[in-house]
Amino acid sequence: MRAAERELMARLPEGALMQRAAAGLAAACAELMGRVYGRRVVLLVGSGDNGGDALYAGARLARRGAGVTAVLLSPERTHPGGLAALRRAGGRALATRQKEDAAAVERAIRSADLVVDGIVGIGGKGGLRPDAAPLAELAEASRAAVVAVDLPSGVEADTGEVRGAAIRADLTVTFGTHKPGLLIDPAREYAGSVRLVDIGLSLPDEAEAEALQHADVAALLPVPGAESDKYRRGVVGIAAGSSRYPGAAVLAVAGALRGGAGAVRYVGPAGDAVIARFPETLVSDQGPKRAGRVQAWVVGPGAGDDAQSVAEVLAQDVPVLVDADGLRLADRDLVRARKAPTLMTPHAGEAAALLGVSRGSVEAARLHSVRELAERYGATVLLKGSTTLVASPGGGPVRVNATGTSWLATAGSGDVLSGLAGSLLAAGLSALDAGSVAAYLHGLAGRFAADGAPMGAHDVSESIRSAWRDVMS
Ligand SMILES: NC(=O)C1=CN([C@@H]2O[C@H](COP(=O)(O)OP(=O)(O)OC[C@H]3O[C@@H](n4cnc5c(N)ncnc54)[C@H](OP(=O)(O)O)[C@@H]3O)[C@@H](O)[C@H]2O)[C@@H](O)CC1
Ligand SMILES: Nc1ncnc2c1ncn2[C@@H]1O[C@H](COP(=O)(O)OP(=O)(O)O)[C@@H](O)[C@H]1O
Ligand SMILES: [K+]
Repeated sequence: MRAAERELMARLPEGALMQRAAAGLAAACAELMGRVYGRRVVLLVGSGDNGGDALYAGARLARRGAGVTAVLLSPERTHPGGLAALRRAGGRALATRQKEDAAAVERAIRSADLVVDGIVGIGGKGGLRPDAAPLAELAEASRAAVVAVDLPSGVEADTGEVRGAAIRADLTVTFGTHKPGLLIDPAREYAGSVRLVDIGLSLPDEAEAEALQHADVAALLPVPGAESDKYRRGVVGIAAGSSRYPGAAVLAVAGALRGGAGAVRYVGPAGDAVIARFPETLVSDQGPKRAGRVQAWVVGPGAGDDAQSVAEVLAQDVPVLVDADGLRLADRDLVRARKAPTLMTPHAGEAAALLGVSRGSVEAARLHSVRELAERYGATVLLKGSTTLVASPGGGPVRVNATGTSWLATAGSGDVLSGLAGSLLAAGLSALDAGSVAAYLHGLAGRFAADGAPMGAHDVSESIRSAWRDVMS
């Protein structure tokens, strides 16, 4: 953002970029309020350009008849042009540090229709400072809608971490491009819905993070052609389930059958349960080594302590997805030494165990954790949870999945995901694409299956086909 802004600012008249930002911000505020005339708007204004954006947008709203009050965190360092514009438009300013203004600030926020958070944007570090934190509390307690400028103040733009107090917004109006903090939890939850305003920046080719959209996924989904047969479409091997957890095998196969491979081969002790539900599965109990040819393996869901199957699968020179119990049983040096791609799919608890840290610290720093795991194992890692991330070893953009729903937090839905992703691997997608496309379809299938009511993991598997059609339509 900084580099792209510098490049564009050098070519534009002074202040032009901020005017574009402010115009987009004011339009979004007006749309949210329905009408502007007579509305009470409070601007929370920090000492940087983020506050400048808020002031210029406030001036635009004041000119259309809104009553606009700016709350200045540091009056002597407020953006001078922005403040002058607001005053010219008839807005007024209060200062948080002035004792005589304190009651007026509280009153203004409590009775506002709209609070605009211009405390801090991409220039912020750490949670809100002690002078700013009480404003976040007041805004949250007020019945006003809260619009964050560029980012909810107090969240980390680059990582999605939240290290202290932060603004909770209903809408975030962001400029130029999405920042990782708007896509990755926990910060994402503070942003509300996000609207992107184009201010004409040319962005670098490679992003820190990318979120696939329908068209991207449609271009990656494997579709059989006239020359296809079941072997050319890919055979996926599923080494999962145990006498204790036969259901994990059934669910992984359920996901795999809807993932685009031409055949699903099941290896393990739950063959009878699998065949009873899915007669099209090729079943064997001879172990992965003697299973016959497959183009990709899934190992681990419900596998208990079957370390031998994990080792046999990892020894094969085809793409391998390691999930659940398999993650605990996989030898790190063996994974690192593999030449074919490895895709690991831990949830936060499993990732924490592999990294030797607490679950909470993985959830607080998802981006860091997924990159760290990918580095340590030399593998592609898909970190599941409220925000699913997929990172490649050796860096590059991290894929962020935006389709999920918390209804997916149901036992066995991870097994469906691993089967689905394994099937896409067998069909020839790279580990990064297979993981992120599977997460995308799985999230969408979860939404379709739940449709606002609780569901089981098998419901998710049955909705994968609707998700696929939705992406292709
Ligand atoms: N450049 C452009 O052309 C365009 C830029 N645009 C806009 O500018 C924004 C970036 O502006 P920026 O660089 O001025 O930084 P900004 O986010 O306002 O923060 C700096 C201030 O925050 C303070 N502060 C820091 N941490 C804090 C905390 N935890 N809690 C409280 N305060 C904290 C820090 O204080 P200091 O450390 O100096 O005491 C400093 O005063 C960007 O997000 C976008 O909105 C758009 O208009 C498009 C065109
Ligand atoms: N709060 C949430 N929001 C969105 N998706 C979630 C949430 N919690 C879990 N999920 C998704 O649900 C699935 C659960 O997988 P997992 O934890 O492996 O469960 P299981 O081992 O029971 O199959 C993952 O795809 C994960 O991303
Ligand atoms: K902000």
